[in-house]
Amino acid sequence: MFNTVALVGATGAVGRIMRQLLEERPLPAKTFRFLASKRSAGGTITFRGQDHQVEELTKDCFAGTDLVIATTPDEIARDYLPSAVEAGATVIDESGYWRMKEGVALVIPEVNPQDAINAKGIIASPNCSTTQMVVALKPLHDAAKVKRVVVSTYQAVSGIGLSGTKELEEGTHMHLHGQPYNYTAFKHPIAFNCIPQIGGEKEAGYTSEEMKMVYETRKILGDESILVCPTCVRIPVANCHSETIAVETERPISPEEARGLFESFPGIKVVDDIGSSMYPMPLNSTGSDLVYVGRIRKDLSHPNGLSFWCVSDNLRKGAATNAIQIAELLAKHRFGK
Ligand SMILES: NC(=O)C1=CN([C@@H]2O[C@H](COP(=O)(O)OP(=O)(O)OC[C@H]3O[C@@H](n4cnc5c(N)ncnc54)[C@H](OP(=O)(O)O)[C@@H]3O)[C@@H](O)[C@H]2O)C=CC1
Ligand SMILES: N[C@@H](CC(=O)OP(=O)(O)O)C(=O)O
Repeated sequence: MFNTVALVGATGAVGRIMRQLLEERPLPAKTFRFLASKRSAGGTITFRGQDHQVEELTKDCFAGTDLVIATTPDEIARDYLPSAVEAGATVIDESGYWRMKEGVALVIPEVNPQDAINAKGIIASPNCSTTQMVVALKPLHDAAKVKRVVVSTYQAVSGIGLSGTKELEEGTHMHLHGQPYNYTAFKHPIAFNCIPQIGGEKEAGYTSEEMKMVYETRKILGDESILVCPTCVRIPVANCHSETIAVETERPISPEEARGLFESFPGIKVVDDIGSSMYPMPLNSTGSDLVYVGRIRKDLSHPNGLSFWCVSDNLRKGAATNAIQIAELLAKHRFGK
């Protein structure tokens, strides 16, 4: 078993869920440590029935720790995680900073587990919008090679952490009372609105979130030829990202074949009966670790095209669950459990 596992960013939106997951599906470890910023240091976290003091993250705090699971802003991951590697720890990082760096594995356990097993140092967990899409694309890619993807996202406010959830709640209240509110978490008021910008301007008119969907998809699937055209939109939903995905494959995949491929892939659940108004939605996907797929149909505009709808909990499979699954994969490989 692991000797000491450190959870860095333990007090954040994703960190809280990681703690919950580590209680629900115990990772074999003798000791756990919980770290965050100076602001939270000294506070108490109760975990597996015991009180733990939150420690301040510093560059020399990693001695004796063999696994670090980190979920902090990018610049904190950039500045502190190399010290963890130098101290001999394997690092699983949820931030965006290390994902596309040369030599860093970018892993979804259902899709490319071997990359985690072969990795040295930092193993990155992908962007939430990318993760759910790539889980759904993988069985199609294996069966008929994905050539091109057009994806539009409908992303929940929890994607930016606790501040997003708070601003949706307060903004909704103020809007319903006919009052203006100071919005800071998003570039525009989010209540009763849709904002077609997630992240900063990146290249060719695309945002950073959109370009993550382009580059991370290729890296995880190990195929630089896949073309991705994303539009990422923030919507006033508390939790779970939704996506419309139109895929062009090398040979046609019928909706029936696609349904079978999705159903036999680990981590995917098909909910697809338009006649009975059955399809995945954020309200019934929240709290789940699965990627839900529905509205599976032929793309009427292309002979090799397939279109579907995909929903997943961005805080769980999009972040916390994926990282914990990587830790479990390493534990199984190293200790057989
Ligand atoms: N929310 C989502 O859907 C997804 C998030 N991610 C990524 O996960 C990471 C965490 O996101 P999220 O949980 O939403 O963010 P939150 O803002 O909710 O939490 C951030 C965490 O990082 C800690 N932190 C911040 N600054 C420092 C610092 N200077 N030193 C040490 N710790 C620090 C915070 O500690 P403190 O409480 O003390 O401030 C807190 O524990 C980000 O990189 C995000 O991009 C990835 C995929 C999806
Ligand atoms: N950007 C995503 C969540 C996120 O944190 O992504 P990343 O880990 O790539 O920064 C969202 O706002 O919904």
